[in-house]
Amino acid sequence: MSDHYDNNNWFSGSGLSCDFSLLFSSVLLCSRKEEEEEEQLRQFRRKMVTRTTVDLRSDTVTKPTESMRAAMANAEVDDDVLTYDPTAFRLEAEMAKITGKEAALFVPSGTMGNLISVLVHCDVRGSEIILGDNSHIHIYENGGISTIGGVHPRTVKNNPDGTMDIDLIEAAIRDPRGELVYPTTRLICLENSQANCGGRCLSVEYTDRVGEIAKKHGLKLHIDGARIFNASVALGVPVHRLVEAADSVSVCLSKGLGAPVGSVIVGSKSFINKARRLRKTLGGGMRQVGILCAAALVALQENVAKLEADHKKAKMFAEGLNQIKGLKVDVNTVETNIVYFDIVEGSKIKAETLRKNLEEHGVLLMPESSSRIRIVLHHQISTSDVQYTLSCIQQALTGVQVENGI
Ligand SMILES: Cc1ncc(COP(=O)(O)O)c(C=O)c1O
Ligand SMILES: C[C@@H](O)[C@H](N)C(=O)O
Repeated sequence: MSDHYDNNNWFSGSGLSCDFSLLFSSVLLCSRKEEEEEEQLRQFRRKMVTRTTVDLRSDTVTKPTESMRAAMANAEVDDDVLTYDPTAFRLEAEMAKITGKEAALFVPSGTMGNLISVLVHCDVRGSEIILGDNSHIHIYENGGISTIGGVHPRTVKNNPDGTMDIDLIEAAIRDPRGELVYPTTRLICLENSQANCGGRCLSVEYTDRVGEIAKKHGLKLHIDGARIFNASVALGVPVHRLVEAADSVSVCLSKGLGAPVGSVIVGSKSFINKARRLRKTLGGGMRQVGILCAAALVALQENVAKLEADHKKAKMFAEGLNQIKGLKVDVNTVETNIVYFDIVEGSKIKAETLRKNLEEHGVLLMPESSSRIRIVLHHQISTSDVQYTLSCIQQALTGVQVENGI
């Protein structure tokens, strides 16, 4: 310890100087303030943990169940790049069987599943795909098919029911005689259920019809089947029949099925072989991936049966919203687990205000615009959560302060 005090040292031989005692008491004060802040933070966290959050932002928000965590902990694994992870193998075999396709491949996300599928079908420069103007591939995947794959999108308007008019699809196919100036159409993409149209289901008849158009013109058909299990349950049509006309399908396990991570793409053996190589190119080849696939297998076993209840909760939500003055939702369009509702003209509240108000009451949802809100039901939302949320929305609208004095 130094034997004198100066401005740079803390102690002097004669003991604490008066400056130091000042310093010491301010340090004490700071540390007490920090302690108080830490205690407040601890209390806030305790409150947040005890107050269950009703998370309606998406069906991507579910937490892995105890059975999933146990399966992950005990998963049999191996290096899925050098050899084959046995649990990934089991999942892929199961998904190929469910979808009626020759082979399957586990991928980290639905976005990568769609990207790989498009790039396998469109492996020649100057390729073009026909897809919905309100499709996930076109809106929410960073234009990856173009920025990474050099593939040109040709959009056709999505109808409110999620379909694209068959004649408009056919009209969008490039005439090969114009190949000097036209891109070459190689693929048609559908999305079932169609998320941005409110989780609407494409019928098997419609899908087969589009498949016939694709075949007639020598094209392939890809289905973004992020929620294909929801569509299958809502329509009462087995998944394999719903996707029969497709050459490839990307199926999300991390949405309504509740797996923590991952999607699976399915198709012919030769398609999946090419997809496996592209997955590696994109950095999606993972090592002991069985840890993730084990949870996905549990999701398939446990959660497909819960989808119908999700759809019923969505319907219940929509019917309840319709009882609230100032809100509008077409209950007949609620076919699966997604509900869009509108704040009607003249209501003094904006979607963002409602979102903030609900967040303060432990309810999370995502505004689509200043007057339109989306909620997505999943197996970790109970019917009492639905009722609680409806009462919070009711209270927010009736007790609403007039915004900006208008
Ligand atoms: C219809 C649809 N397709 C694809 C995706 C992409 O899935 P991921 O978020 O796993 O990339 C999503 C949502 O995320 C989706 O809603
Ligand atoms: C927003 C979108 O990417 C996501 N698939 C969802 O539905 O929440």
